[in-house]
Amino acid sequence: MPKRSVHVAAAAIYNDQGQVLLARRPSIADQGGLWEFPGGKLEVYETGLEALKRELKEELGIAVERAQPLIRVHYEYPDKFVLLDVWEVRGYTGSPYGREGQAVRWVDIDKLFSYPFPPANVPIIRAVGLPHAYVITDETDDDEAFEAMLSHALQNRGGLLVQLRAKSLEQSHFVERAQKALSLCRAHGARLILNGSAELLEHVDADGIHLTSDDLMAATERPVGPDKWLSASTHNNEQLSKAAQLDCDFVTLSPIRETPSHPGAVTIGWHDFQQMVEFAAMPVYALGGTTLDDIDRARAVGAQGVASIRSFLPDQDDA
Ligand SMILES: Nc1nc2c([nH]c(=O)n2[C@@H]2O[C@H](COP(=O)(O)OP(=O)(O)OP(=O)(O)O)[C@@H](O)[C@H]2O)c(=O)[nH]1
Ligand SMILES: [Mg+2]
Repeated sequence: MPKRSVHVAAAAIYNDQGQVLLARRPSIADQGGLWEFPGGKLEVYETGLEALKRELKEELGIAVERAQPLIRVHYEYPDKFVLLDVWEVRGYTGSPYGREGQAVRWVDIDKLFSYPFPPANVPIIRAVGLPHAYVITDETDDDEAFEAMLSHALQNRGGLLVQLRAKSLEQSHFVERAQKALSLCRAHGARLILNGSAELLEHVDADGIHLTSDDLMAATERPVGPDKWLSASTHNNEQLSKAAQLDCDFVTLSPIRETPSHPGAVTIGWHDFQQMVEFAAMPVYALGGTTLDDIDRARAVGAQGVASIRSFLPDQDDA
């Protein structure tokens, strides 16, 4: 008998204390006793958002007012295929409680990995902990100009993800800059990853590293532990698969559009981006000709958000 396919709408419901709401599956249910993001299967006539609203009313007694797509995960269980269609919910009325007798609990986002979840949930937990705006620092040899640009970006927007990219610097200079960047990021509640090898983390306690697509393709195992992020640059499906094999926490996929630095380059465009992200099974940032103004549009086609170099520059804020 062919396996059945189920399409499930589920919610990451956030509060203002940096927590999300988890529910515990009843012990008699499929995957009983495990924690989950509240939600359930779509009825035949429903869209994902309609199902989300109905399920959260039934299971938690809340009325969703504001929801945005977070991530879609296709996963094959021994008995079925599931599509977990996960939404970020930040606005609702009512106070959530376990209407079906299930335990529910607000959990700090950085503690989520200590809860037992169904195996399909790994990319969801990653997506929940990642920002939607990601800036990649511009190449410059000038330390003062670098600090001014980073401070400007951090002040303009809270909760950023920052990638320090400075290929032209010697390692000792890079490490010095990374330490400065880390203290600025920490002071603004931003996260920092370093473009380079895992060894850099021995010198700077940043949140993780970013591999070029060449380094990604050459790697044979995940070079950092589970407590640090691994990200990589990707441009095609082969690199996306390799990133999944290497257990990357997230990736950038580029170029979406032409950029001033690469006029006439072959671009992916939003249509193909959506097709590629659908089966990526990890958070994917759209990059290349994108600015932070594209976040909603990128999220509508499945992205975690947007990565941008140009938006980082002070005079590009309105671009
Ligand atoms: N809601 C939810 N389901 C998940 C998660 N992760 C995951 O693998 N699933 C799987 O997706 C399916 C969801 O089905 P469900 O049993 O919650 O559906 P439902 O609320 O409509 O319940 P019912 O049809 O039994 O009444 C289950 O197979 C479940 O194991 C998750 O985080 N949240
Ligand atoms: Mg359910």
